[in-house]
Amino acid sequence: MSKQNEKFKSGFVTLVGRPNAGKSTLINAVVGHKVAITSNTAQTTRHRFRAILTRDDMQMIMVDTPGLHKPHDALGEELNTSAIKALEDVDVIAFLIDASKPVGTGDEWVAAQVRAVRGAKKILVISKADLVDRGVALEQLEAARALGRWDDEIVLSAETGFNVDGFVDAVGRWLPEGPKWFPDDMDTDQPFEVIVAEFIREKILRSYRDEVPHSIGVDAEQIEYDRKRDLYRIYATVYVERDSQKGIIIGKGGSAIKQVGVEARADLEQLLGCKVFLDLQVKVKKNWRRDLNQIRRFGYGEGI
Ligand SMILES: Nc1nc2c(ncn2[C@@H]2O[C@H](COP(=O)(O)OP(=O)(O)OP(=O)(O)O)[C@@H](O)[C@H]2O)c(=O)[nH]1
Repeated sequence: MSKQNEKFKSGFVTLVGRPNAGKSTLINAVVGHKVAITSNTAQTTRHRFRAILTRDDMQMIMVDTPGLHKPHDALGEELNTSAIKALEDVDVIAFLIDASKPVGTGDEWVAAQVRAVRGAKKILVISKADLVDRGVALEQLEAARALGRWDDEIVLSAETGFNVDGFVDAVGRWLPEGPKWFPDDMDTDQPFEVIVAEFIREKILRSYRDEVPHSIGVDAEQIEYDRKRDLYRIYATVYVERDSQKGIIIGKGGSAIKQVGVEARADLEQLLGCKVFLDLQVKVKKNWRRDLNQIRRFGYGEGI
């Protein structure tokens, strides 16, 4: 083994924080392009998700978690269990706090979970620095420091790219020496169908307001590649809980779902680098959120 190989570092970093703290956006900024979905709706991230950054000197595997919060229903509980589990056996925990929101009980609750983890190095990250003055960001840092013992701290903006490299360097400082687990060109370990379904779900979260987004599940049940035409055919179903929601998702004369399809297709074509045919169906599955088996069937929570 060469000297360089001996010094190669690798390991896992888990990003935690309240819903909307900016975890998925930071992962996308680190990887350099979109691998995780983001939106203004809290709890956008439902899967434990891995994204990989490989440099000459290290490979960091980022584990995105659903935002931690006090659970209200079975889905909420499942998301929390999944997020807390992601804290075990990682090398580094990055705890994100939104610079633009006062440190509150939600952050304290997450901090308590982080404090309970032994072994991992802990980095305090003040996110969304572009939204506030420098002074406010530093005050926020000061307030967040009190929430635990931190091995490192950083103020950044995933949106503008400010200090994103600094974040990667900070993680690199705390990763142990280790092998390259994944090939250089691999940047996510999510199954293809999950990424496709997530891209569609993102468009729905962004297109509709109120209660509907929380009640949807997307299943990309059939994905075929037509080699001759260099075209993907994707058949996906959007599940809602109630008939009324089905009407909203579909829209007048199918106009709303059509718009979702157009936007999702554009994103998927960019992801896949070729033309995409997208077939979207909307079906009602009553109370799927309350039924744990159903949640697992949609691939949420543990066991991914
Ligand atoms: N201005 C600004 N907005 C940001 C930044 N990072 C994230 N956001 C926005 O904040 C919102 C939430 O970001 P996400 O990355 O989805 O947050 P998350 O922590 O993954 O959220 P959950 O999946 O709900 O846990 C989105 O609207 C982002 O565009 C940032 O650095 N600056």
